[in-house]
Amino acid sequence: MKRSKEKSSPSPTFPPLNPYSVARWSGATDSETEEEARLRLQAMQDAINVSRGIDIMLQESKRDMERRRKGVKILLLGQSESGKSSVLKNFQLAFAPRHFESERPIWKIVIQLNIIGSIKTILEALREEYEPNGQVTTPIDISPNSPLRTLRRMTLGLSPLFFIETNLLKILSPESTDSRDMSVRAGNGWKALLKARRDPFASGDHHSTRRRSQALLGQENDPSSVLLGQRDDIISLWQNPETQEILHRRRPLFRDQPGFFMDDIARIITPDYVPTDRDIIRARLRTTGIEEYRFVAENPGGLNSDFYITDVGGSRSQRASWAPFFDDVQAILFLAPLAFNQMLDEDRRVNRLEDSLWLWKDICSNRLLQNANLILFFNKRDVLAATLAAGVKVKKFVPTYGDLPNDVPHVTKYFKEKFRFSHKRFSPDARPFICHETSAIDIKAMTVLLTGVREAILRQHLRNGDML
Ligand SMILES: Nc1nc2c(ncn2[C@@H]2O[C@H](COP(=O)(O)OP(=O)(O)OP(=O)(O)O)[C@@H](O)[C@H]2O)c(=O)[nH]1
Ligand SMILES: [Mg+2]
Repeated sequence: MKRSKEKSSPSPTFPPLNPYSVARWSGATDSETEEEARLRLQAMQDAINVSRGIDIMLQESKRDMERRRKGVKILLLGQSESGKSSVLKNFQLAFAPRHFESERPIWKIVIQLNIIGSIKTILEALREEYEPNGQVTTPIDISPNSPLRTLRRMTLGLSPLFFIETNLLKILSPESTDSRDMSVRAGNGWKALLKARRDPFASGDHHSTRRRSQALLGQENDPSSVLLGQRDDIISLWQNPETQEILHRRRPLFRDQPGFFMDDIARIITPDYVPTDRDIIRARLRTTGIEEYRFVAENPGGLNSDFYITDVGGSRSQRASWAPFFDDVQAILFLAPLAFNQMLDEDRRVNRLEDSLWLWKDICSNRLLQNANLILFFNKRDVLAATLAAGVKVKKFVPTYGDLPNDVPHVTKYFKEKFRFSHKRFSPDARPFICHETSAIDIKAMTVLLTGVREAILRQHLRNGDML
């Protein structure tokens, strides 16, 4: 039967019931005094305001969810120290410069902690040299001009620094006891501490950056003045040829450690030091947990849709928490440094490159990610170049490399083929193999690359109709 478009008979209409205008709904009683009525109406008005507030919040969160649904989701994956957070910083520098700027004072503190960590490593190496096998020499047995006496004097002078380090870690990174292994838990950590404060020094000049880091910490926990007080000693300790020789022998990889700033201490330990962009990218802070950053589109709609980048902790114990983020993601940026001569921190028996390849296989074969774009970054190209230039032979660590030339193009090509093979063999459906050789500390090159990568992901997203 065909349905009539017109209503067959008008239904009876009633005036809308306003509960507050009717005595029995409003809670008014016959015996109500004027004051009681005023209070009752006030309570009603408060309830209406709360309800409106909730409505607005719900609408906003619905709008946010809709924007998020239409936005591009990018996940940064890779083992610990592969450079995920460094790539994120490059994204922020390129696409959220104001946010990047607002975090400059925080990075100053991280850089100072990185320096304190390096000083500890130097003092440990010297102690091993001058007091081998943990023997402790009593002061009376130490001759006046001996290096051990100098070491004792310096350790004493620097001890307030280690006290501040302990305090700082309690505030910023309660789960770490050593700045060489400090991490911040994503989401509720120290950045929130700073952001929660209203910033009285927002002008962005150098003095304000200094005052802001002091405002965050309080004078007693700010390492700046102790570092300044010990500046000459720290510089002469570092520049001493004997220190260099001992470190070369006892800590051969010291210079290659992330967060290495010792060559820059004369520049950094100054009253008005403000970290440069490059310092910030080079600062080391381990990620624990998972954090999503939203990059708001300048021109919502077109190609400029919002995008969301999720940064994760890469150590083995962190990897189980990645999976819940897989089903909603358009692109994975997978970081794989060609660190053929290094071992994982969390398991010194496992070669880093081998671990990256296993992880890559897992990601390629994961069915939840079968529609995601996989983009591989062979990161730390500069480190690879320096390692090869120092004469380290790939063959020694990867026997199958054989007698191929020990240079960057051949080494990269060799490992690229391994990653390409796994990608083809383990992807559930065929998809293009995309890879780039990167150095996350090369900001200019990264900006160009990330702009292109972002655009390619957005275009793909548009083609797939995900934004509709
Ligand atoms: N020389 C050099 N250093 C890099 C490069 N990429 C990252 N780094 C440094 O390596 C260290 C580790 O980088 P992160 O970005 O913190 O590593 P991550 O993958 O986030 O590590 P987790 O948070 O532990 O998972 C930092 O000190 C970076 O500055 C690079 O291409 N070259
Ligand atoms: Mg990280």
